[in-house]
Amino acid sequence: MIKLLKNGIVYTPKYLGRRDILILGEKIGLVEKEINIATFPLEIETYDLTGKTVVPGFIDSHVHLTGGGGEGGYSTRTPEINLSQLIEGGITTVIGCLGTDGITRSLENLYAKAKALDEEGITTLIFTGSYAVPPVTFTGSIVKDIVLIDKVVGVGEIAISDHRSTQPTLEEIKKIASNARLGGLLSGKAGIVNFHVGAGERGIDYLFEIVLKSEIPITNLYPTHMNRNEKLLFQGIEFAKMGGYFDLTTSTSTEEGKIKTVKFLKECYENRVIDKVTLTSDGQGSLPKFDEEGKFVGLKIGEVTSLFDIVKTSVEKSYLPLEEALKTITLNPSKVLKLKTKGKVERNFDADLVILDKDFEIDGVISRGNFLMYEKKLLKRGTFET
Ligand SMILES: CC(C)C[C@H](NC(=O)C[C@H](N)C(=O)O)C(=O)O
Ligand SMILES: [Zn+2]
Ligand SMILES: [Zn+2]
Repeated sequence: MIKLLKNGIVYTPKYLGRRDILILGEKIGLVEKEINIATFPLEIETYDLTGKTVVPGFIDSHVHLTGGGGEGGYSTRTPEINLSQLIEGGITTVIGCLGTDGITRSLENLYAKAKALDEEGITTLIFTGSYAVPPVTFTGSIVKDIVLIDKVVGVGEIAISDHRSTQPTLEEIKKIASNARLGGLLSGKAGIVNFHVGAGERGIDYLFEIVLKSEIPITNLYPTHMNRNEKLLFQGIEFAKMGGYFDLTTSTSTEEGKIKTVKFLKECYENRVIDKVTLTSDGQGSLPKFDEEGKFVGLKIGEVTSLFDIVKTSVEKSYLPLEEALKTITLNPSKVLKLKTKGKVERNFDADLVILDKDFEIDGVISRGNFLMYEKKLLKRGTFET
């Protein structure tokens, strides 16, 4: 099918202005000031997006697609995600992972859920492993998982500096990073290690050690939850100045948590590292609370809709311009994950687009050339969603 989106204000994420976009099948065919189809011999669906903004589809590279949690026992295992939640969040590419519970949650189930969402219309990849070291794998080898399993793009979320980690040694972390890198080289994939960074004193010390005392490039190391506290944020900015990417989690259990995250995003912009920062939602992951003795107090569930919400809030507060904030959920993650046809509104890129209305609310979602939401109406739901 050919679709023509007329008169939208386009951010590639760079501000481009009013443009017409021609969608050919699953790809963006043209982005031009004016596209005339009067003489086109084929049938074309035309949509007038006057007054609307068109941005790249959002990439969320850390979502517990099959649920997570469990830190408070069996009844605190969180539910798996539904397609409609991802569409409402404007997410057209999602990376699934396991977390604390790598026992009752399986990689096989994660893989099947990722395939299901693929069939239902969005683009999915997964991380092998979970919090624990040695990591759980499909094949017994991280390198084999990355080379032989189509959807495996890296390893994660490997926990460090956290009371729920397996207290891995630096040597163990180095081994994981080197295996991920080798797997990435042999498969042409990112081969990254997504590190879950807890509140522990050591922060990302291990990652600095690896960069300074091994041959492993910093771009294979991808720490998340770096907005957990100020110390981690400044380690992240340090890490970015050395060429690394780092990630802020957008799901928070409190309003002040949200205000802190948008302030930290502003900090990244002011420290001129925004091009090395991504946001991820930790959707369907648990947001557990522990008291000083480490006793479980309670947990909330991460929401994928927090991803764009943080971008929107930071722009509404004029902390950074839209084209800069948008990079963190489009262009930047596409670079971290080495997704060559994702993350931009540009000719020959995948036709993954989000349409925003005049209040910058998500109004439409197009994934691989198909509308999944139009004028705020969901056009698609998961197979068993009511
Ligand atoms: C960044 C904070 C707020 C949330 C973070 N979530 C996870 O790591 C995922 C969770 N443990 C799961 O496996 O579902 C945390 O627990 O520290
Ligand atoms: Zn985590
Ligand atoms: Zn997580």
